[in-house]
Amino acid sequence: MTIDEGQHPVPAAAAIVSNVPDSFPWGVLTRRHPELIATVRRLVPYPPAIQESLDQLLVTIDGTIPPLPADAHDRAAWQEWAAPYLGRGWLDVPFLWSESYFYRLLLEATGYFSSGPWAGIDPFAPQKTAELDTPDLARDLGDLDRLVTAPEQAGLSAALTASLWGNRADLGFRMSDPSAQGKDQVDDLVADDSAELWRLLGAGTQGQVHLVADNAGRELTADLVLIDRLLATGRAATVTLHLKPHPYYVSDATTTDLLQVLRRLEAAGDTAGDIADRLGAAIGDGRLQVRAHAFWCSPLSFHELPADLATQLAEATVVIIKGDLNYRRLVGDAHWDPTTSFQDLTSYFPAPLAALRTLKSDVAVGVDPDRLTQLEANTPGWRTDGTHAVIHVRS
Ligand SMILES: O=P(O)(O)OC[C@@]1(O)O[C@H](CO)[C@@H](O)[C@@H]1O
Repeated sequence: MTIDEGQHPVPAAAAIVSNVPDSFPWGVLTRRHPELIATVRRLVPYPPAIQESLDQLLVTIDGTIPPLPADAHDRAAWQEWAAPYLGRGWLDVPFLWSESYFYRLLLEATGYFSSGPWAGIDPFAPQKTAELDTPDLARDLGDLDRLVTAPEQAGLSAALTASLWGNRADLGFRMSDPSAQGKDQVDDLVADDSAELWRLLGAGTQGQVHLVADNAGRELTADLVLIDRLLATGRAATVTLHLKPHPYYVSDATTTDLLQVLRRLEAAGDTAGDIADRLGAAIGDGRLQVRAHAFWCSPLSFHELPADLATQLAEATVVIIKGDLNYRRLVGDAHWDPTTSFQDLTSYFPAPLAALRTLKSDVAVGVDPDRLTQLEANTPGWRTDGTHAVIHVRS
């Protein structure tokens, strides 16, 4: 992959593919995806025709990459994106692309885009819903009173930290490493530019904040608390929340998931209920806008932002970008030297940005050389086991 943005040329790096046995992407394609199909069938009682389609998908992912059916509504777009890869082995094409296409085929198999009775039924809904009932989430909600009554900057910083670590609550990640949630998070961030974020969003800024969401459930709950704090403190006059237009990467948040989290907050009452009321009012009067551009479910990196979305983002005081996949799409899913400058790699992005990511895949950039030496020596799994995190800001 070569990403050369003219003014800020950056080194080239090879795109990550999945054909190295026992590598992280190899595990995702050969283990996580079949497991995911099994989980979906266990949790949703699909009829024989859909079961057969899921069987077929299992066969397909052991073979070569097929086209979408001729009548798929988005066939033309995928034909273009898939042109270099159709008929090749899944493990031999860019990991970013193959994962995205797998999720598209899974929705096809379950009839999500059909005109039949399974249209619009989220195959991942049972997993997402279950997360709203966990003791972890109940504990998060119980802590909200302290967060809301804390001095302004302390409350904002706590909300930012919760939003960052909420990204550990990614269901796809937990499926492939069930012990991950039990591993301790390393609070000493691999990179922490949060001071720069708070400079961009200083007291009384009344900025226009965009938040590109990642997972539903616990992560989205924390993101909504952060949004509430930004609006309530006047750091943001408006927030635009970018959700997925349809289910994706197991637990990615859609508008349905947003409404479910708001209902969960409302049901919890007290401070959580007040937050739900304020956010509902903000949606009602336009201070919190919800958008779901088709690009967010495409297999493309953010270097290929469509013009309409780039124009929307360009108006932002800061764009907060959540999660591991968005980070891969932001810097390029490639074998970067981890000390490559995050600022240089993201200089093409149309607005100041803050990336909040727990590390759950091989990509690493913006790491201080001394810290890198220490990480490689002491914690070999730091790139993928979800225990480490970064807050990278480019102003
Ligand atoms: O984007 P998220 O929810 O933080 O993480 C998505 C994820 O689980 O999926 C990919 C591998 O399947 C990795 O990027 C990451 O581990």
